[in-house]
Amino acid sequence: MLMKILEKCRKRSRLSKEEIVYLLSRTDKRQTEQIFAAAREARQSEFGNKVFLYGFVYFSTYCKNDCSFCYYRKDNENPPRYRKTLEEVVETAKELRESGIHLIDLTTGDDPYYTGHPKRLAQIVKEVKEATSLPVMVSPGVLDTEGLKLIRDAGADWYALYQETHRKSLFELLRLGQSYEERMFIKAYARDLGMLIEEGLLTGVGDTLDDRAHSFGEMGRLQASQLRTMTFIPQEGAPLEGDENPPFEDELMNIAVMRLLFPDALIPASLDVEGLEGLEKRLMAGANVVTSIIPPRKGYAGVASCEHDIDDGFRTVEGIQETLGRCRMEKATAGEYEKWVADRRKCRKTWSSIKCG
Ligand SMILES: C[S@@+](CC[C@H](N)C(=O)[O-])C[C@H]1O[C@@H](n2cnc3c(N)ncnc32)[C@H](O)[C@@H]1O
Ligand SMILES: C[C@H](CCN)[C@@H](N)C(=O)O
Ligand code: SF4
Repeated sequence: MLMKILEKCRKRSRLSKEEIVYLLSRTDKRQTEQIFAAAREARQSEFGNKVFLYGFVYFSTYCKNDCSFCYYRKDNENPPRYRKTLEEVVETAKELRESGIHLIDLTTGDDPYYTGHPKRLAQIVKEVKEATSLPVMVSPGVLDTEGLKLIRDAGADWYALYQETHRKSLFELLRLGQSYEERMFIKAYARDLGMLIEEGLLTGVGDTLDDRAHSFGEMGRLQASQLRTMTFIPQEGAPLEGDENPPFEDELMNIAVMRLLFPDALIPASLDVEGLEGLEKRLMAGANVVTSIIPPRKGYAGVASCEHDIDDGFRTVEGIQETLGRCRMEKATAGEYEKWVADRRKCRKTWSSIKCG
């Protein structure tokens, strides 16, 4: 059965949800390796051995929400709360550009200082864009339609807003008090404004195989251009604090199956889950973007891993080179990434590959 499904993937034929669930449910090492190898082959056919690198600038850690999985939830007194100045953000973006990254990811908590005053956010986007001439992703939480227009006109190429799950009952246990529909609407609105969308799934939070397969269908229907998945990391001071770390295997399988379903998508290997140690297995599962590259000793935090590997400089372009080499991958040129973004923004083609779910 597995070889039949992988052959269908090779031919870019449609998979049924049952076939997707079958892939996700494989645990036998030989079978999972066959799935990962097929995912690498699909990636190779679209991107060769090139990988894209994203600098991560978490410039405000204030948040008005109380997501049950998040360290930065408003009721948690543990996290460092800071707002970096415009000058600090621009300086950091320039330093990241010098280090060789392809995109600047400007992220905040859902901070009313910005979401309630989107001109402030647009100013940061504009100045980072002018200072670096790089593509910019913005992950500020939910913006209103006027706020989205402002950041798009200021030069934002991407809007990242993760649903975590497309099972509404689970969403309500994760994003407490937040609207499932609003979060989905505003992503589609940003897409129709001409921005690229990153959608994201949390795994290890009670999501079933069927939930994950259902989400892949929703991601395709949303026409998200970057599809991410991260394993839930229990946080000090947040619900589920005492939980064991869920296994990372589900995240790896999500990466591989998303690659098979969407060979031409950008799929992150986030340094934010396990730090540098987790990079190789995520690339070997079919990821092609290394995200959460953070300049050391500047007081910037990660999200799922607030400090891990940051001040040691392991989450830098230089720090990941040896791992890229082991995976026989290499950094794309700036032009290759910019061309990919421009082509996708222009055509925003619905997925050339398998329709699923
Ligand atoms: C992009 S960051 C902050 C942006 C913005 N505040 C928001 O919530 O959209 C938020 C994302 O990080 C991920 N995340 C947060 N806490 C996490 C944790 N403990 N483990 C794994 N992923 C986590 C979730 O996918 C969440 O959507
Ligand atoms: C979750 C963050 C991204 C937000 N757009 C970042 N820590 C990452 O893993 O790439
Ligand atoms: S995930 Fe975002 S919105 Fe939710 S608590 Fe964390 S920072 Fe706030």
